[in-house]
Amino acid sequence: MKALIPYKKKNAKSRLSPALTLEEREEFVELMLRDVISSLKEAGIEEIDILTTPDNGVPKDLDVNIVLSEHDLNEAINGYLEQENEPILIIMADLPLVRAKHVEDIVSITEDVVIVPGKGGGTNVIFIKDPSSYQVKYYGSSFLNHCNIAKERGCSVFIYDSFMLSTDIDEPHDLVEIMLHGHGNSLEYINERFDMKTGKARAKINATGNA
Ligand SMILES: Nc1nc2c(ncn2[C@@H]2O[C@H](COP(=O)(O)OP(=O)(O)OP(=O)(O)O)[C@@H](O)[C@H]2O)c(=O)[nH]1
Ligand SMILES: C[C@H](OP(=O)(O)O)C(=O)O
Repeated sequence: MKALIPYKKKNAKSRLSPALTLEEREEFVELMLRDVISSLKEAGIEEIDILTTPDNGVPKDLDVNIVLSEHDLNEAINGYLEQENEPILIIMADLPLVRAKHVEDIVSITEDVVIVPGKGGGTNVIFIKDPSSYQVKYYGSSFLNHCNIAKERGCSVFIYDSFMLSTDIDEPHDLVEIMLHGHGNSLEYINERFDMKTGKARAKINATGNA
């Protein structure tokens, strides 16, 4: 099996603009990518493909394969899946809360397709046993799309329910989850820039202006 991480650095994470500048977002997305790769490696995943755009900026020190595509996310991934004949774990780069144990659990599940929902209807991880018989359809409520595609193709499905893996870092309020549950490069980066406001209400990030 292999892992595939779709990755776009240029103007990454535009929804985080209220909290981070363009330069910070481009730095931060790379640190989240590093944390995802560390957890995959710790789980014993040896082959990792990063699917990215030609202006990618994937750091040279990562022990990964770079696959380039100019197509949009769905077309790029579907083009990749068509060529593959071994199980593929597609994991997004904005999941810094992922740990090796999650990956080990997911790849040991026997159903044809394992889907890890993201909050609000996204798909944060999908493990596809037979990639040539499946297609992805991200954006919108991609979780429902992916369940329906599996059904249409007669694939059995397991929904992997995990708070940490449902937490993709899309919007400023997601950053507090890194402060609460994160580790590694992304936690260090966020702790340099924010502290946590708590009170009767839930925890929130608060810019410190230190970085
Ligand atoms: N190869 C490739 N990866 C992409 C592309 N767009 C997004 N991704 C990756 O797909 C995953 C989920 O993307 P989003 O959460 O929408 O990330 P984003 O596009 O940087 O964020 P927003 O600008 O806030 O929508 C992340 O791992 C991104 O790096 C793309 O056009 N090509
Ligand atoms: C790619 C997209 O990610 P989100 O917009 O939820 O971050 C999805 O999961 O369909």
